Amino acid sequence: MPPIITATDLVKQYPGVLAVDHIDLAIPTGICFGLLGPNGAGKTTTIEILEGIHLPTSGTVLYKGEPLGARYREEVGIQFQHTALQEFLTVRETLELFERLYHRTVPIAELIELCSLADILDRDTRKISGGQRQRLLLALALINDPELIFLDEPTTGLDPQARRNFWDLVKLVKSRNKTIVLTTHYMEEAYALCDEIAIMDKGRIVSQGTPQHLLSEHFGDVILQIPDTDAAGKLGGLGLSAIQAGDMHEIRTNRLHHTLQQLIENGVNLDHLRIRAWTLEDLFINVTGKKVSP
Ligand SMILES: Nc1ncnc2c1ncn2[C@@H]1O[C@H](COP(=O)(O)OP(=O)(O)OP(=O)(O)O)[C@@H](O)[C@H]1O
Repeated sequence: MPPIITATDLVKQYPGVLAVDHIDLAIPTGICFGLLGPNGAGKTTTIEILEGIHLPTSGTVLYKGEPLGARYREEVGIQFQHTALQEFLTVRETLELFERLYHRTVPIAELIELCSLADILDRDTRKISGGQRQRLLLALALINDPELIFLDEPTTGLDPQARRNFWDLVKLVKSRNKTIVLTTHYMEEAYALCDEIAIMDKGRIVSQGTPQHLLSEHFGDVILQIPDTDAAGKLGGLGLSAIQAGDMHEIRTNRLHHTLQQLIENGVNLDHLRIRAWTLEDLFINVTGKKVSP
């Protein structure tokens, strides 16, 4: 698929801060692309340049091969992190207000169904829950039937159930052949939704690819977890790469068969053995040296 949006040699210099440091991106049509990174990495600045809200200091952004212009504004949808909803309006009135901003729109009834808003249509937007608010904000971002949708930390502050419901909604939107660009602090969310991710740190992209590819590229081994009591002092002297993590011993190995044999021969109880897969959170820490912030 050709890229729907490309950024070439993008730079954003603020006084004393190089927020975006010569980055290149080409986001293929129809995928969900995740931009991840620690606080201050430059994600919001990059996204806002791609959205056409800010101009870069240098570099170019092209949408379907053309500079961002009137066509882009008609074809892009943005779910802002902190959209100020007009006070004293109901959910229905808010949808109608946004509908009037575009030439081409999706029938509101379709968005109400897609985003499960039917039960709260007549409610004041100040009196809806966090999950309902995010669904409304997504409906507003979809009102012009955009081809490219930006979601900036769409599930921050939602409880786990509301977050999962929102993921289902994003998958539904994606299945309609839309391209989604997402920022998130939740690695689980990136793994669940993104076909491709880029991890930013200090204004640069430090890792990019499909989650699966990045995990196998960075981690060729697996982690065995054995409860402390089951290992009971038998691991020392085996020459294994073992660390104590809470009440577990974690052993990294790329020779699983051999390591298991070694443990059995040395009388380690494997009844409660678990094999832990590497996660995007491990990758994030590995490439940025920082913990994922909540
Ligand atoms: N308008 C501005 N003026 C000056 N510096 C800015 C401005 N906006 C952002 N910065 C700085 O640019 C750097 C990147 O900020 P940005 O908000 O893009 O990071 P981020 O990755 O989105 O962080 P977070 O996850 O905390 O939202 C930071 O050092 C920030 O302080």
